Amino acid sequence: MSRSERSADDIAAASAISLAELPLIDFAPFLSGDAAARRRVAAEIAHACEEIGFFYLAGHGVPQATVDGIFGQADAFFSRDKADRRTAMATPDWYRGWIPAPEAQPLSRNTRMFEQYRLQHEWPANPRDMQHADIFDKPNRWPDDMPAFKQASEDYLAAMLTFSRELLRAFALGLGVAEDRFDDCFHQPASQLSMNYYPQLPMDAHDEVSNMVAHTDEGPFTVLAQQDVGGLEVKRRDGVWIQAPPVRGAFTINVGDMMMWWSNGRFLSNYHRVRNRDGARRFSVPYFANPDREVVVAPLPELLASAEPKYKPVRVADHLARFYSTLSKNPHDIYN
Ligand SMILES: O=C(O)CCC(=O)C(=O)O
Ligand SMILES: [Fe+2]
Repeated sequence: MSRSERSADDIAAASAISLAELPLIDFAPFLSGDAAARRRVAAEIAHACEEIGFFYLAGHGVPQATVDGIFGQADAFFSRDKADRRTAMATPDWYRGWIPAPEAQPLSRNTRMFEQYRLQHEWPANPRDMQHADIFDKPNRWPDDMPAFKQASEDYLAAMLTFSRELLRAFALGLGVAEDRFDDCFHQPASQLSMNYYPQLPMDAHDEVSNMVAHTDEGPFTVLAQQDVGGLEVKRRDGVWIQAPPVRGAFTINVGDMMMWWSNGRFLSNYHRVRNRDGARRFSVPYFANPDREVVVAPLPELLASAEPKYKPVRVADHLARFYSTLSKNPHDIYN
């Protein structure tokens, strides 16, 4: 799994952002424009996916109130006493809810200094994949006495479902395949939502210490909402780390492993990490878009006219189950 692959230059300091490197793209013309406008936006997205695998997206149509709503609830949940957070703790056989950080750990390049609250879409049981029912068919877990938390999470999940299906069409157009090429892969997507909470790194922590170590994401793409505290860093192709701070009103979007496989390597699933040195608590909300769990992801045949496939076919359920079983056996080591 790519989360465990690290190289020595992961610890180099990150330099400041340049929008030329992480472009800010306006999605509004894709949502409401004609075919030419849609192609133009898709081409901008494809360019960013080839160069660095990350971009900012404004004009995405998700109301700011929906984003603010989930951040408000994340703040409320992670501000609760540990005993209250613990009532919603994820367990290996029901892997939804709160995932704590390790209690005590030395500050090193393997430090994991963040907490999560993990949720999924709730779909009817999938008869084509009973094998993984435990992982995918359980309901979400909710904290006691926080009805607004459930409401804000469900609103956000619904908004992400609609938005991610649109974005998928832009990826398809950008790849030069039919715009609806992926539609059939996202009927009951095995996507995951996480609320992440990152305490500040101690001021005296060595440069090599991060909250979340360098990794790539497993699915096709991730839609990340950042609030106002930065800390996300992205690795450029030349190995230099650059900062990807929050841009108000825009999502930070990145290509994950499965989109890299579909595109036969044209789109880059890139390394990123989190280091919160901003002097404040940090919250982020990544939505990991995943296909239906019985989908087999392989380089698209349309893209192989004159190229050999660089990746083997992988079944979504098997790939995610491998990842989640590592998580649930060893929840403290998620990103190590
Ligand atoms: O919090 C962030 O900025 C990034 C989170 C992330 O990379 C992840 O959860 O996989
Ligand atoms: Fe990530």
